[in-house]
Amino acid sequence: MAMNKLMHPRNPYKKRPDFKQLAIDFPEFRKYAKQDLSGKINFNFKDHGAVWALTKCLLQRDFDLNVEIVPGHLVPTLPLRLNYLLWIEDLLELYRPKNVIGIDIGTGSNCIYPLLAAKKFNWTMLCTEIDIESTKCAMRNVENNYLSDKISVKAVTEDIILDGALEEDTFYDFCMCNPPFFADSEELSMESKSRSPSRKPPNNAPSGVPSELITPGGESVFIARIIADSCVLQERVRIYTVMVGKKSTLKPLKEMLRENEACSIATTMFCQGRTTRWGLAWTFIPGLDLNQVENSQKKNKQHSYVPFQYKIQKVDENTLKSVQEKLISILNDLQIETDLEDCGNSLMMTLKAFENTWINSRRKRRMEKKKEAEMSNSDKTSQESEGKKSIDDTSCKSEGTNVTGKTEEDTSKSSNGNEQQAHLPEKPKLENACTPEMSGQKRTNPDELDEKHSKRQKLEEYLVASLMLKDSDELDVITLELYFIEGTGGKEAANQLLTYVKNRLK
Ligand SMILES: C[S@@+](CC[C@H](N)C(=O)[O-])C[C@H]1O[C@@H](n2cnc3c(N)ncnc32)[C@H](O)[C@@H]1O
Repeated sequence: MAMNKLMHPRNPYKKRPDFKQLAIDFPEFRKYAKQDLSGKINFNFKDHGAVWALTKCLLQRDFDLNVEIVPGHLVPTLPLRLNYLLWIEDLLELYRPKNVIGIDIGTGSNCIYPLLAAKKFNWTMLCTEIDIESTKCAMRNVENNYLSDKISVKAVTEDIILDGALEEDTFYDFCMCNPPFFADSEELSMESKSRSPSRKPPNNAPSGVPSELITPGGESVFIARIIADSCVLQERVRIYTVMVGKKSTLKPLKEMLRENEACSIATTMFCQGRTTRWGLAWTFIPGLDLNQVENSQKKNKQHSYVPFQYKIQKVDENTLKSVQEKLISILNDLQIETDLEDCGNSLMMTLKAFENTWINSRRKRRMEKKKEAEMSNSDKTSQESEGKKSIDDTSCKSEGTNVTGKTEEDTSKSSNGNEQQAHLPEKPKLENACTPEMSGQKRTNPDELDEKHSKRQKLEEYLVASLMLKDSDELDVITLELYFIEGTGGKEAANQLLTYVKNRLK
C-alpha cells in the first residue's frame, strides 16, 4: 500500500496485515481471501462483505473487540478510523487531560470510534445516533464488549447535533464526527459511478444505506450545524473536531470559524489506501494552539503531505492505461525501483532512487543532441576538406574528452554536486523491475527484486516517494501526484523528478 506510508506514524496498519496469516486464523476471512497458483492472496476491496470480514477479524485480533453491524449498513475501515483517533490523541497531548471524556456524533451501528477509543485509549465516550436500528446495534456492541461503564449510546432526533445531546454539568475534552458526506442520492451515485466512459468505478464505492451517507445540504451544512452549536457551547467541549470528505468543504468552514472567533483552527489530512479525508479542529479556549500538533509533525519531517501534482489532458492517445505504460517505461529508464500496487482504475507505487538519474538523463539527452549536431557539422567539414580525419565519437571518449571539449575532470570541477553525477560511469541497466505489462499486473520474480534490493540497500536512499496516477474528479483529466516520503535528495529531488517525467510525457 504505497499511500500507507503517509498514514499517521502510530497507525498500526501502516504495514499491511499479513492476509495469509489472517486467512489461516479466521475462517470468515478465508472465504474472501483466495490464494492463486503463485501463492499470492487475492482480496477484493470492492466487495463490502470481504472488507467487513477483514475489519471484523482485525478488531478481534488487534483490539479484542467483537463487533457487529446492521446488515447493509456502513462498513468501517480501520486505517482511516485510527488515523482520526490518533490525531485526536495528538491534539489532547497539547493539554494532557487526566480522564478523557469525548463525544462521537453519529456513531453508526458499528459504534467503531467509541469502541476503539475506550479499548485502545481508555477514554470515556458519549455517542449519539438518530437511526433506531443503528442505535440498538451500537448498544449491543457496547454491552457485548463489556464497555458499558465507558460508553453510553444516546438516541437523538434529527434536529439535535451537540447542544441538547450533552450530559448536564459535564465538560468534554473533545467531540468527533464522521458526518454523512452527500447532499442527495445523485451526489452519492456520482461517487460510486464511472464519470467518463474510459473510467472504471472507484475501488472503494461507499458502503452503507442512504440515511447514513446523505444529509440535507451535504457535509458542509452538517458541519456548519456543529460549528453553530460550538459557538453556543464554547468551552463545554475543549476541542471540536470533524472529518471532512471533500477538501473544497474546508475553506468555507474555516472562514465560518474565523468569523465566529474560534481561538485556534487546525486541519490535517488522513491518508490511507486510495482514500484521502481531512480533519478540522477548533477550540474556544484562549491560548490553546491546535496548530502545534501539525507544526511538530512538520518539524519531525515525517512526510510532505502536499503532493507535487501534474494534470494530463485525457485525449485519444492519453488514456489512463497508455499514460501508465509510458510512466512505467520512463521510471525503468531512470533505474528507479518501483513497488507497484494491484490496482483497478489507478496506479499506485512506491519509488526508490539511489541517485539522481533524472538530472543525469536530462543532461545526457542535451549532450546527445549537441553531439549529433557536432557530428553532422564535422561530417560536412570532412566532406569539404579532403584527407582530414573524420571525428569518431568513441575515440573522443577514450581520450577522456567530452563533446564540450573539456576533460571529464574540468567539467566536474566546474559543476555542482548534481552535475558531477552526470559523469559517473554508467551503471548497468537494471532489468525491468516493472514492465509495461504491469498495467495488466505482471510482476518481476520477487527473488530477483530481493537480490537487487539487498545490493542497493548498502547505498543511501536518494529519494523515496509515493506516486499516484488517477482519474481525477475533473472530467477528462488524469492526475499524477508525487508525495515525497524521505531521502537525502529532499523534496527538491521529488519536484525535479516530476518535472522530468512531465517533460517526457509531453
Ligand atoms: C457516515 S455515518 C458514520 C458512522 C460511524 N461513525 C462510522 O464512522 O462508521 C454518519 C452517521 O450519522 C448519523 N446521523 C445523521 N444525523 C445525525 C444527527 N443529527 N445526530 C446523530 N447522528 C446522526 C447517521 O445515522 C449515520 O449513522
